Amino acid sequence: MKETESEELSSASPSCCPPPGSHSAAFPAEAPGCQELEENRDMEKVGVLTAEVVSSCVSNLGRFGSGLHHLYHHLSLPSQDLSDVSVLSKYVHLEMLELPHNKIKDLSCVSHMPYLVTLDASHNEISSFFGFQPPMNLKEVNFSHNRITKMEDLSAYSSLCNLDLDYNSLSEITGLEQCFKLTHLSVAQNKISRISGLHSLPLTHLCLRGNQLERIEGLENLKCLQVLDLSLNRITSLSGLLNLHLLGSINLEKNMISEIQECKHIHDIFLLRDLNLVGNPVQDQPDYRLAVIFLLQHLTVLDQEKVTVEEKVSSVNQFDPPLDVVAARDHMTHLVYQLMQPQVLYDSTMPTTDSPYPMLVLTGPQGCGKRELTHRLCQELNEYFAHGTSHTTRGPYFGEEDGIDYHFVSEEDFQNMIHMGKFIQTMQYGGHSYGLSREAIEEVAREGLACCVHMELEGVFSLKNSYFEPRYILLIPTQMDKYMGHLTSRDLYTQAQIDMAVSRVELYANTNRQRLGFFDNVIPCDDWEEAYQSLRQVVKEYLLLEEQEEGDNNNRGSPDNTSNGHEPEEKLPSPRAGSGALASQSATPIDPSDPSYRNYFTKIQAELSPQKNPVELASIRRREHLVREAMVGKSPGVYSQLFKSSAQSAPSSLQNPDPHLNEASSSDESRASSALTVPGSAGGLNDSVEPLDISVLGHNLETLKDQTPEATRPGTDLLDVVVSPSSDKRPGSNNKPILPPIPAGRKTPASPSPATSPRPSPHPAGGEGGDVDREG
Ligand SMILES: Nc1ncnc2c1ncn2[C@@H]1O[C@H](COP(=O)(O)OP(=O)(O)OP(=O)(O)O)[C@@H](O)[C@H]1O
Repeated sequence: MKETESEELSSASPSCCPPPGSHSAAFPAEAPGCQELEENRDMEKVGVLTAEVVSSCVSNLGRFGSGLHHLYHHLSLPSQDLSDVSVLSKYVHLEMLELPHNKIKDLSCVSHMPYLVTLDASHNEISSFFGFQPPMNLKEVNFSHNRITKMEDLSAYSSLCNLDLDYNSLSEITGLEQCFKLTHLSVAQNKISRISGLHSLPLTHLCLRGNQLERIEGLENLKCLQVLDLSLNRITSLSGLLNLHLLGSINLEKNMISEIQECKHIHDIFLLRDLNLVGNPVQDQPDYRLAVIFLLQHLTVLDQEKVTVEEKVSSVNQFDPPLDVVAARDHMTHLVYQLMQPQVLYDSTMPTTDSPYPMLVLTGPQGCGKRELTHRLCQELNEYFAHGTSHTTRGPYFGEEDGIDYHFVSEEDFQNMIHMGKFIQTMQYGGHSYGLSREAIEEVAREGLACCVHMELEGVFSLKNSYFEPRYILLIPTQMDKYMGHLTSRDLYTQAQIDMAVSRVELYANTNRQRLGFFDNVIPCDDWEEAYQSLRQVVKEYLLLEEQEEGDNNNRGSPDNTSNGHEPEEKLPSPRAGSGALASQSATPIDPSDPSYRNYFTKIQAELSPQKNPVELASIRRREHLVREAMVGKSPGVYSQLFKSSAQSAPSSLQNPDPHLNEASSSDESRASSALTVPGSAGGLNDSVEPLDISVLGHNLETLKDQTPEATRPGTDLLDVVVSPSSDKRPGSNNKPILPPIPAGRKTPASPSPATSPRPSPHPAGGEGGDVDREG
C-alpha cells in the first residue's frame, strides 16, 4: 500500500520527490525547485519558512481531486521563530495550518488556501484581523495571544464555528453578525467593557474571562448558550441571564457579586448545574453555600465543589423547612427549656400512661371561625371543656380581652417565657408569635376539665410531637368567595394577609389529603351555624353523650333491660359517622387488633364460661396480684402512689374494699375519662384497654366486680357509674367521661411549687384523701 502511494506521490511532484515511504515532503500545487530549496536554507536563520522545513512538518496524507493524487493536508510548525511564512502561499491544498508560538505578522498566504478548515496562529505578532481572503470552509480560527486591536466584518467567513481571540487588545465585539455557524467564541483577556455584537448567534460556548465587564448584558438572544465564562470581570449582578434556558455552566469567579439574592436571577435556569462564584464578596455572607444551593436546587457543582445530598437537604431544612421539621425544632426547643426547669408533676398528668389528658384542638386557616366555635363550644359544654388561652405578641383587636381571647404579651416577655420553658408549642404567624403555654392547659386541668384550643396547622404539627394526644378537628372553608368575603368584612386584614390566609387553605386541604388520619374530623365551615352543629355532634360522640342519651331512652323504654342479671355491655365504637366523610373514625369496622375488640371478646368469653369455684377465683386473684406488683415495681413510685391515692379519693359509690378493684376502677375511670383521646392511644370507655387484661387474668375485672356488694346493686356498676348520665357530673367529681381523675392530694400539695400551686377551684376534685406530694 505504501509503495503504491509513493508511486502516485512521485508522479504528482516530479521536481521534488520525497524518498519512497517518507513523510518529509509537502506537495504544493507547484513544488519549489532545488535551487529555491538552497535559498530557503540560507534564510532559515532569519525566520523565513522554507519549503524544506515545510516538507518535514506535514502530516495527514490524503487523496485529492480525482482521487489519483495524494497530498498532505496538515502542516504544523509550532515554536519555530518564524516571521515569514509567505512560502505557504504555494501550498494551496492545506486543510489545517498550525503556526503557534512564532513571530508571524502577516498571514496573507492563507488567501491561497481555499480548502483551509483550521487555522491556529496563536502566540504570534499578528495585528491585522483576518488579513487574508476568506477560505470558504474555514471553521476554526485561533488568533489568541496576538496584537489585534479591532474586530472587523467577518460576514464572508460564513463557515466559522470556533473563534478564539483571547489575549488581544480588543475593546469591542463586532463584525460577527453574519457568522451564522459560530458556536464557540472566546474573547478572554481583552479590554471589553460592554458585551455587544452577539445578536442572535448560535453560540453554545462564550468566554469573556478577564475583561472589564460590569454588567451582564447583550446575551438575551443567545438562546443556545450552554457554557458562559465571565470570570475575572467586575460584574456585580446576575441579571441579564434570564431566558438563557440552556445554560448549564456559569463561571463568575473573581467578580464583585455581593448579594445572595442575585441568584434569584438565575433561579429559573433549570439546566444550570455548575456555578462558580469563587472570589466574590458574596462568599462572605452567612450561610452562603447553603443559601445558594437552596436557591439553585439543580446545581451539582458550586464553586468547583460537588454539591452533596446532605447539603441539599440541609439547605431546604434551613430555608424552607417542611412543617414536620419546623414542628420538631419547636418541640425540641420547648422540651429542652422545660427540662432545664425544676421538674414537677402537672395537674394534667394522668394516673396511667395509657390515658392522656383530654384535649380538643380546632384548627383551620385564619378567620375560618375556629376561635368563635371554640368559645361557643366551651360555653355550651362548660361542664366538660374550658378554653386553653394562648399567648400572643400581637396587640388586641377591638373588643378582645386579655386572658380570654389571648394573653397579650410583649415580644420580650414571650421570648422570656420560651427560655423559661413555659410553652408547649409556639409559632410565628403574620409577623407575630403565638404560643400555648403549659400553664394554660394546667389551669383548665385544675378545674377538672378538658382543654379546648384553636391553632394554626404548624401548632398542630408541633403538638403532635408532644405527649399530649388531643383530638384534632379541621375546620375548612370550601367556598373561597365566601371565605374571602368574610375576611374582608372583618376589616382587620390587609390584602396581603387575606391572600396569605386564602393560600393556606390549600395547605390544610393537602395535609388532610396526604396524611390520612392526621385530623380526627373535618368540618366545612362556610356556614358557622352549620359548622357548630356538626362540631357539637362530633364532640358529643367523642364524649359518648349520644350513646348515653340513647341508652337512657332505651332504659326508659324497656326497664327490664338488665333484668337478666347481666351487666350492661360495654359499648363498642359507635358505628355512626360523626359528621362528613372524615367523621368515619367511629364508623370503621372493628379491627381485631383493636384493644376494644380484644376486650369485647374477653368479656363475651367470660360470660360464656362456667362460673369459677372459689378456689379458682382465689388462684386467679393471687396471680393477678403478683402481676400487678410486678407492674407497679416497674412504674415510677410517684405514679403508683397517685394511682392508689386516686382510688382512695374516688366517690364513695366507687369505693371497694378490694384494693385491686379500686385500682381497676381508677384505671377504668381514667380511661373512660379519656374519651377525647384518639383510639389506640388511650381510648374511651369502649376502649378500656386494661394493662392487666392478659389471658392469665382471664375475666379479672368481671370476676372482681362480682365480688363487690356494690356491683350487685343496680346502677352502681363500675362502668355504669363512670358513664351514667344520672351520675354526679360536677366538675371535678371524677365522674365525667372526659375528666382527668384528679388525685386527692392535688388541692393541698405537701410543698407546692409555683408551677403547680393550684388556684382555688370552685369545684373540689375527687373525694377527700390524703395529701400527695405532686413534685416530681
Ligand atoms: N398557640 C397557637 N399556636 C398556633 N397557632 C395559633 C395559636 N394561637 C392562635 N393561633 C392561630 O393563629 C392565627 C392568627 O390568630 P389571630 O387571633 O391573630 O387571628 P384572627 O384573625 O383572630 O384569626 P382567628 O379568628 O382564626 O383566630 C389563628 O389562626 C389562630 O388560631
